[in-house]
Amino acid sequence: MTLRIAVAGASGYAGGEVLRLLLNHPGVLDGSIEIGALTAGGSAGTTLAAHHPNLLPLADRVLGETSPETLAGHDVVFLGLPHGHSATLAEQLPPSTLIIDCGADFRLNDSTAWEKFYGSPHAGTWPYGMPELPGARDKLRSATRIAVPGCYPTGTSLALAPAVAAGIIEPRITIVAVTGASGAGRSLRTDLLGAEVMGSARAYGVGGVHRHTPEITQNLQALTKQPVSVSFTPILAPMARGILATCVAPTTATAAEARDIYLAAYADEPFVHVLPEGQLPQTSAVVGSNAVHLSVHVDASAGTLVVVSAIDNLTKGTAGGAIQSMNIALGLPETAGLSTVGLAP
Ligand SMILES: NC(=O)C1=CN([C@@H]2O[C@H](COP(=O)(O)OP(=O)(O)OC[C@H]3O[C@@H](n4cnc5c(N)ncnc54)[C@H](OP(=O)(O)O)[C@@H]3O)[C@@H](O)[C@H]2O)C=CC1
Ligand SMILES: CC(=O)N[C@@H](CCC(=O)OP(=O)(O)O)C(=O)O
Repeated sequence: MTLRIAVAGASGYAGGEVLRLLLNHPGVLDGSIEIGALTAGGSAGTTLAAHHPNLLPLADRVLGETSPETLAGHDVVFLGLPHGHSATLAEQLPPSTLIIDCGADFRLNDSTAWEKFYGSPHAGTWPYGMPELPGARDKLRSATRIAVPGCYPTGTSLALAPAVAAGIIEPRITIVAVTGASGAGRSLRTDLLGAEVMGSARAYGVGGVHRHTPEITQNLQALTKQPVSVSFTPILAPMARGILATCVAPTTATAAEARDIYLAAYADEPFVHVLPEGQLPQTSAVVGSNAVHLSVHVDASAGTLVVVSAIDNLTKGTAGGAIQSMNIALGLPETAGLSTVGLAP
């Protein structure tokens, strides 16, 4: 049987990255997976090449309107749309269709947190596409609806989960994370003009207001009975892709104890890699790959655990996590179509 996959939001960064990865997926290469409808908003009617000239095998595909009609008849539908579109589309597609939403609509459990940070009614909660979190794989195995995590929550939750679960930190956590501009999508915004981004770095969403704060907190709170607090500061840096996060929390553990906990927690994870001592994560090492690079440190004079993580926001932080979750839901090898080899320098 051939599985048909549609991608809504194919002209965007998330949709384009889903397609880039699918083009190297063994199912697409052997013909058991077919790339079906590609849709967009205002770009409907244009070719994919106009938006993603890198995706040569699909260059001549014409983008359709994003509607239940164009997305019907597919076994898997990826949604790479702005927040707020997923619920209406999902309601009009069969319950058996595997819908994988790169947007935020179904990530949070708590309606109050959703309304506070997104300012709209809460659509609900779907199984969360971060397989490395305890219990997540079981929920993904039978899922037909999957909420793909945000990019910052991916790099930071995986950097902190082992420490929170093992109880080696006081979960009063400070995160400062640098991102590339593709994290903001490709819609026209004056603050994302080349002249504004190049040669400068700036913080934004400071003071507990960034909408990924409740998502990171939710992921970590599920691992401990102690109340978790997260102070999260994002920084926009002059690069296209990548997130480098520095995560800090009080600890009395030694560096060796902390490192052993991380090595054990991720020993069997294909994508999460604790770097050898003395090596530090850098975004260029993970760009284009589904890898998460971590380094684990204890600052003995400050009494803090410091974990540094690097991911590609579009790969592990969106489309790679989405394909990894799809593989699990479809019973395919989890790593199919996903690489741990980054594009450096
Ligand atoms: N960029 C990232 O690193 C990450 C993104 N995400 C999430 O993925 C989703 C897509 O983000 P991203 O790809 O960056 O955004 P982009 O702005 O790059 O792409 C948005 C896509 O949605 C389409 N679209 C916009 N408005 C509508 C509409 N009203 N109806 C139908 N289609 C529409 C656009 O089509 P058109 O060209 O026609 O406007 C485009 O294909 C978002 O929910 C985002 O939060 C999640 C994690 C990380
Ligand atoms: C640079 C930049 O603006 N980055 C985005 C990250 C968005 C993201 O990861 O996705 P979701 O919107 O799906 O949560 C931001 O900070 O909002």
